[in-house]
Amino acid sequence: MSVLQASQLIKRYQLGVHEVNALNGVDFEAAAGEFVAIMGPSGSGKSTLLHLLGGLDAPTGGTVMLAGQELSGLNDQQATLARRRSIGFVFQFFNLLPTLSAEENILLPILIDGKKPAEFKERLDQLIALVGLEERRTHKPDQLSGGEQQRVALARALITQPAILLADEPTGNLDSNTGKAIMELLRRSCDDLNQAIVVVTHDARAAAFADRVVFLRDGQVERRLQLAQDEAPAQRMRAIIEIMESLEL
Ligand SMILES: Nc1ncnc2c1ncn2[C@@H]1O[C@H](COP(=O)(O)OP(=O)(O)OP(=O)(O)O)[C@@H](O)[C@H]1O
Repeated sequence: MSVLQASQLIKRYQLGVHEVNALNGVDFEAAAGEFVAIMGPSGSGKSTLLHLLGGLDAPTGGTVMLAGQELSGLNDQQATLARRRSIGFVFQFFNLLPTLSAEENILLPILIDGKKPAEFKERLDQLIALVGLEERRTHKPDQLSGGEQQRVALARALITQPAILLADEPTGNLDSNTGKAIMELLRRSCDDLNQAIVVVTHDARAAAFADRVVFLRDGQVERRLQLAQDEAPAQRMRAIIEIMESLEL
C-alpha cells in the first residue's frame, strides 16, 4: 500500500511577470519499505516535487495523500503535525544547530513535539549505533566531519520513526566513500524499519540503492525504471547510466 501518493501535481512559481512551470502533472507514489530515487537535469523539478511530497509547500494543482490523508485538506496546524509525525527530512546542508551536541541535535524533533527525551533513550542509543556515532555523542557540529554531520542529520530524521523519509541530495557534498555509507544506511533503514524513502540525487551510484528511479524533465516524468535489488550494484548502476545517457542527463 502506498504511504505517499501524489496525483497530477502542478506547481507554478510567479517570478515578476513571468510564470515558471516547475511541475506539469506529476504522478508519484511510494510504498512502505520502498526506496525511490528521483533524478533529472537541473531545473527539472526534483526539489519542488520533494517539497510538495513533504507538505513543505502547497501545489498549484493536484493532490498529495500522506498515509491516506490528503495534505491540502488539512489546516496549517494539522499539516504541521502530520508532517512532524510521519515525515523525516534530510537535506544536503545538514541544518544542525551549532550550539547543540550531536545527541541534542538528534533529539530536537522530540523536544519540538513536546515529548520527553528520556522516553526516547533506547531509540536514541539504537540510532546512534546504527549511524556509528557512539564516540561522537557530545561533539558539536563544528567538531564533526561532513559525513558525521550528515549521519547526525539522518539520525535526527529517524528519531520519530517516520513512515516516510525524504532526502534532497543527501550525499551531495560528501566524498564518495562517505556518500556510499550514507546510502547504505538509508537502504538499511528502509529494509529494517519498513520506511518509504524518497531521495533526490544526481548520482547514479546513489540511485542504484533504490528500488525504482523516476526521471523528471521539464516538470514531467520522462521515464521510470524498476531495479531488482538482487542484481549486482554495478548492473543497477549501468541501467541507470544508460537511461541518463539516452536522456542526455
Ligand atoms: N521559489 C521559487 N521561485 C521561483 N522559481 C522557482 C522557485 N523554486 C524553484 N523554481 C524554479 O522551478 C524550476 C524547478 O526547480 P527545482 O529546484 O525543483 O529543480 P531541480 O530539478 O531540483 O534542480 P537542481 O537539480 O538544480 O536542484 C526551476 O526552473 C527553478 O528555477
